Amino acid sequence: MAAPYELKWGILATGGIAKLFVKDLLLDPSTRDVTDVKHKVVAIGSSSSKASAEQFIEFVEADKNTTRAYGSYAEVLQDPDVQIVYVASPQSHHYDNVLEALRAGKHVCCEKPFTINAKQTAHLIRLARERKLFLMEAVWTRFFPITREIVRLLHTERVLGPIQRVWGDFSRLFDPSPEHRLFKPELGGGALLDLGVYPITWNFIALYEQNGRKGPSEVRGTILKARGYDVDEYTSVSMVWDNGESQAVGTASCSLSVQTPRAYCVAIQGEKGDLLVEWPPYRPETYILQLKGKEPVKKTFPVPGQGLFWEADACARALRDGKLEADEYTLEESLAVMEVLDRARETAGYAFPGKLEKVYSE
Ligand SMILES: NC(=O)C1=CN([C@@H]2O[C@H](COP(=O)(O)OP(=O)(O)OC[C@H]3O[C@@H](n4cnc5c(N)ncnc54)[C@H](OP(=O)(O)O)[C@@H]3O)[C@@H](O)[C@H]2O)C=CC1
Ligand SMILES: O=C1OC[C@@H](O)[C@H](O)[C@H]1O
Repeated sequence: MAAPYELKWGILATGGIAKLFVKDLLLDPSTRDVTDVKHKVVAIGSSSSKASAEQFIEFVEADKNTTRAYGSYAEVLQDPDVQIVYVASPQSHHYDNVLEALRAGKHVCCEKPFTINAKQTAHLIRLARERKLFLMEAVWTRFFPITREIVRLLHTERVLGPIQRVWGDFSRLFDPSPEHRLFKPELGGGALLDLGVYPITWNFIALYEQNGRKGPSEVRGTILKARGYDVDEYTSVSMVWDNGESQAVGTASCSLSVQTPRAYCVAIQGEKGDLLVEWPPYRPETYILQLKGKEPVKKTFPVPGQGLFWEADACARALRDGKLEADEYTLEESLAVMEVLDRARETAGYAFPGKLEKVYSE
């Protein structure tokens, strides 16, 4: 058997998701039945201080002898050992951080949402293609075995027949705090870009393929700011998916002020029945297939860890195979998702502080 392909990672930021991601990178891949790729974390960068990167290494229990701690992102980008960079800063910083990484010649896996707006994403895609570097938006849900199975059922087996309607919600009650990034407009906070990305992702999983790999033809957003913070708090996005050959409607909602009912958080409805996904929409384990006239079938796919390793494995396989994007989630689809987020904000009359929306000339 061939030796597994090893991918060497540099990490930008030392916050919550970076900790979970690196812990997953450090797991032995055989615990998830993976033997063809493996990961090595070689550098951690903190924009705050070297001490913060050192504490991170301690916290995730990485090897102190082989993992370098840096007090800036630039040093990670200059480290010749780093092949790919994981960007885990707040979304307000993704555009700048990814641009710098690509300009330094590094492949990039960037946390969701890719950027603040679609023009920024389009710029990153152009640059990555120009420099022949791998680029991916880290929408981890896309890479779960359960998601691959749902994609197969919907689009290869076409168990639901033509899909007519999709509904998804991700709502979670957060205590409002001026200190939390979700309540800070200057960090791209609010429900839509943080939580809404997931029900929109489920709409894309169900409808993008059927719509000829194009985003929705109409998008409308409604937004309510309720607790005095200048970020979207209750948000709904309605989509029409009409390409002249197939028609469907989709809804994606999210909130920082109520919880999604726990029974299910995604419903995909077709002519032959429904497929429901149980909570949570970002880390799914169970679906229920209810075909018309048949008993419901419930299937669970336990996640052996946090589940962030599957997107990392996809990066490793793509690079091993000389690909510059992941088959499971292409850059064109990421861009189409960003266009939905833009359109939802535009139609709802909701904007971020002007400087977040910047787009550099090439
Ligand atoms: N896939 C998933 O399930 C999840 C994805 N996310 C996404 O990951 C990103 C980070 O989220 P999360 O880890 O929860 O955020 P945290 O607030 O926990 O951490 C963000 C980190 O970014 C760095 N940073 C750089 N500039 C700033 C700044 N101006 N203000 C605050 N932090 C800054 C800091 O690290 P340092 O000081 O070391 O540079 C900080 O620790 C977001 O884009 C979010 O949408 C978040 C949670 C889950
Ligand atoms: O991406 C995410 O998924 C899980 C949520 O709790 C978190 O706020 C969000 O950033």
